Amino acid sequence: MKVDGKHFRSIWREHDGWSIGAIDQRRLPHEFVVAKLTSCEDAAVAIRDMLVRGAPLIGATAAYGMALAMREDASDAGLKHAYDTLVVARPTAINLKWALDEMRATLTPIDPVERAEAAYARADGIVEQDVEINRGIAGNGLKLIEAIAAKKPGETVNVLTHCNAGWLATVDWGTATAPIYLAHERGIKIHVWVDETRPRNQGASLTAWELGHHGVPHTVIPDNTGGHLMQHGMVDLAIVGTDRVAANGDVCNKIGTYLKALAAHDNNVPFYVALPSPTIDFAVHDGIRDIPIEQRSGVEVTDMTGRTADGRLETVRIVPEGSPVANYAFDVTPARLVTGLITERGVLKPDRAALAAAFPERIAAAAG
Ligand SMILES: CSC[C@@H](O)[C@@H](O)C(=O)COP(=O)(O)O
Repeated sequence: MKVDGKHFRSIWREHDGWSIGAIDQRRLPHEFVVAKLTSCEDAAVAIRDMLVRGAPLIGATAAYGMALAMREDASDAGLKHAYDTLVVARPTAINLKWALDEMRATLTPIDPVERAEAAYARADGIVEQDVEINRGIAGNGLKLIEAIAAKKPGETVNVLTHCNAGWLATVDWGTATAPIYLAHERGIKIHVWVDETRPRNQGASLTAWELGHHGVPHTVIPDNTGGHLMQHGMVDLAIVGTDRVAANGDVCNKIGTYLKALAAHDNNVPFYVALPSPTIDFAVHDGIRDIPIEQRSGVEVTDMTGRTADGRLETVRIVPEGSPVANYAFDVTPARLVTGLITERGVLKPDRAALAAAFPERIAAAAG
């Protein structure tokens, strides 16, 4: 997508052909800074410290992390070490393990002297596949937006989204934002309610930044506002991303998604989840019981960083010293609250049968 007229993806191979460039998302929206990753350890730290974040981008970064590792040590032990280092970088987004499994399956059978080149080729493939998948999601989600637009000619379609499932969270286009960008490009009048998404504020700092740079009308709202808007007919549909979808259609996404789904259900607002197929975990049969929920540092809750009027970045504490805090980073929305899953192969019912019918090759791989 474009930033100040220049085309950017969230991650790329640098001109030297081997090091990896990525946008440092911790600095947005205040500064646009590009980071260079030159080792497997750099990639692991970038994922762990959320320089990169968002399920598909975490997977893409891990894939390049494996490629960087193969330059250093392409032995079987080096391969295992790289896998083990990267797979624990963050616990909830299954795209991380998916990408690493893909890389390992490609690299294990080949001679170590060929592994570095093969690793870059496979990582490039994962990156390009993500962009293709998101184009598919864009087209399938567009039909939903068009159907709503057709029912209210001349009026604006209002979409609510949570967290950042935009191009910054993927390689390009985004998942939840892909249909929104396409609708905007096609001239459909669209407006996005952007949940701020405490505690890290990925909505306020990243989604708003993206939509603003792309010229998509949007309004940032405190996380507690969505229910009120839905009661007053101000939301036509919700589209969110996800970090892992269980085989039964349960959806794990940024903390607060579940509450939005409940409010949407109570107000008959369609609640869609946009996902690339690597986000489906066919090995997990009950999302609420079995998806591991990351717990992050309490500092994200107690402290807030922003730019002062005179341009300085300042961090302030907003919680009394000594008050305990809890910081669950994700929650699980039960499938019964999800209207549909927008995938690259169509909009699916959130259940085992529909997922299995659409992605039979993934079922076969999960079985063994
Ligand atoms: C297309 S990204 C989908 C999800 O990864 C996104 O909605 C989300 O919850 C991101 O969480 P984050 O903790 O910022 O990595």
